[in-house]
Amino acid sequence: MVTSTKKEDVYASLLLTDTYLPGALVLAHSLRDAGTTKKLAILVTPDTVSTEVIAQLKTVYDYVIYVDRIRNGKPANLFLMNRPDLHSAFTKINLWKQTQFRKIVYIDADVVAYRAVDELFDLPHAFSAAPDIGWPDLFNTGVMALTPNMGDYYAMVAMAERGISFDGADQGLLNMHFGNTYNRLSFTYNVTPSAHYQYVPAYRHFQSSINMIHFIGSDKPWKQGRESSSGSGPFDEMTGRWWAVYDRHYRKEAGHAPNIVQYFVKGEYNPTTRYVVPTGEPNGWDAQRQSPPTDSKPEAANFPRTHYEMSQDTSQFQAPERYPSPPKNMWYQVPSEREQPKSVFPWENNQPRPTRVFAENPLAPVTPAPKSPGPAIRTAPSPGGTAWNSFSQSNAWDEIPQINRYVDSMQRHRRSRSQILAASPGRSTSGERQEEQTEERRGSIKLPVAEGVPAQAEWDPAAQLQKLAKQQSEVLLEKLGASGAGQTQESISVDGKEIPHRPLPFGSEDILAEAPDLVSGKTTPRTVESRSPSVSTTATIAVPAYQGPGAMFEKGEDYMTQDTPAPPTEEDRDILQT
Ligand SMILES: O=c1ccn([C@@H]2O[C@H](COP(=O)(O)OP(=O)(O)O[C@H]3O[C@H](CO)[C@@H](O)[C@H](O)[C@H]3O)[C@@H](O)[C@H]2O)c(=O)[nH]1
Ligand SMILES: [Mn+2]
Repeated sequence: MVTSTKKEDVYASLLLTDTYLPGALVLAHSLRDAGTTKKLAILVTPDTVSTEVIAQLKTVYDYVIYVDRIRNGKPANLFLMNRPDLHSAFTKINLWKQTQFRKIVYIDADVVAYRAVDELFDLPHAFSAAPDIGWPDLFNTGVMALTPNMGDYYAMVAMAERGISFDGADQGLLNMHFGNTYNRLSFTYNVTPSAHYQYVPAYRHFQSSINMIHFIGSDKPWKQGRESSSGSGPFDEMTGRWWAVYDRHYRKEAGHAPNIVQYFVKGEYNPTTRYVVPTGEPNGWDAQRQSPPTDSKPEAANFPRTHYEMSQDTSQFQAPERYPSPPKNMWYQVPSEREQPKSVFPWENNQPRPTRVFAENPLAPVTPAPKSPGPAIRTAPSPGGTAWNSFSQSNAWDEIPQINRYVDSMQRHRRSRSQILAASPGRSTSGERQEEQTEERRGSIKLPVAEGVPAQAEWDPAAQLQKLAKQQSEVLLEKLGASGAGQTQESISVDGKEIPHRPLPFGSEDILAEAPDLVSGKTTPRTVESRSPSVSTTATIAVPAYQGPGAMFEKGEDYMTQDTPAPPTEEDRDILQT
């Protein structure tokens, strides 16, 4: 058995923003006042229309239908007609989706009806519209009689998604979709008054047959205010008809005008009576002046919908009695082996052999550079030899003639000034030998012999440096260790510089850093007891950051010879401030 479901006919309008509320209300009242037998529906985009405005719509419209906004993602054409505000006019396409209705007579919110046009529901055509005054071969989309169907709907949604519309809005899209297949209605169904041009004789001739007036363009009656149409021309007459309906239902003096409607009508809103947010409370509540009433409902109680359109399960979420506690044994397992990242480029697998080699285990960070009188020339280390052997053991001036000449000239100058350096008693024989050698090279100059300096032949610089480094590190560690063990006020001297005793900064007592072994160059954590009198945890000696003048020294530039106390670091300041 087939049940015949008789579908309803309905007038429909559209509200995309609160600002068109007066228009939508006046349209509905104009149809009702004219005695329509049809129901009134309005499509509303709930994301851009407030709940208070929706509440107002519900006082006049039988159906408030929530629809998704269809925006034009390519709104460039809208700027051609100076109407960027129509970015969401494509939303009108949703009319074709309302297949619960047999026929829809759609009317823009900026239309006022002189009479109920119920005869439009009897048209046999699937789509009817009236000519547009700007280009009469096209139809205006402010008044349309249509039969909802998903075929047209999907075709037009596809166009909207691609931004296909010559004016960037619905009128351009609908005219492109229907072309000249539409049933052309009389202009009397969609008369568009203009303040700039009016065919006055035609207006007078057809005046009595006008069905609906449509205030196209951005100047709507409620945006202009009632003073703007006080003349006697056709435009003022037609605008006056809009105000007549408005005043019948919303005039201030009538006493029952809701503030919210007046709020969107220019010149109607009286600032001495504040706009009151309707809360469902009998006396209203002025949120700007009063705290909320104690028995007021939460805001969510006013939501137009409590679930999404596509939700299968429309029941409300119920929170469980209690949530389980989070696990307490959560930690990140550091991977034991460091994975080599996969190679990306071909040359990563096919690397050429290096042609330049550097010392494998440079001691530079901990060992002061050997203080030879001239700049040392570094060469690649010989395999199996100590690190010291990687340094050339000759002086640059022995090999560079320019330096040699310069030293000679200096010595000559000195000699001429003083010859008193002749013989000095008590110098060692080894010193004598050394000086002789020097004399051989430098000419006849006699220099005083330094005490306790071994002869060149007995001197193995590599072995001596190795020994010195070992001694230095042992002395340093011994001192640091000893002072930590309770000799609180003994200061340490490294390289002739005194390291004064200071308590470690608060909070740093537990820090364990890696100190490189001064001799082997290997990194070994060394713990030394903290010198802070109150705390006796272990701390580690950090490697000094300062490593000598470096490149600046070699370039002969100025460098700091004295330590300046460094300003506190970010970290220090964090600790100091807490
Ligand atoms: O901020 C807005 C803008 C538009 N609308 C709704 O969208 C309709 C169309 O906008 P409207 O300002 O009336 O456009 P018109 O000035 O009439 O411009 C013409 O061009 C539009 C875009 O193509 C068509 O929608 C109109 O039917 C056509 O008359 C309005 O009536 C309202 O229903 C709003 O609710 N809020
Ligand atoms: Mn319009």
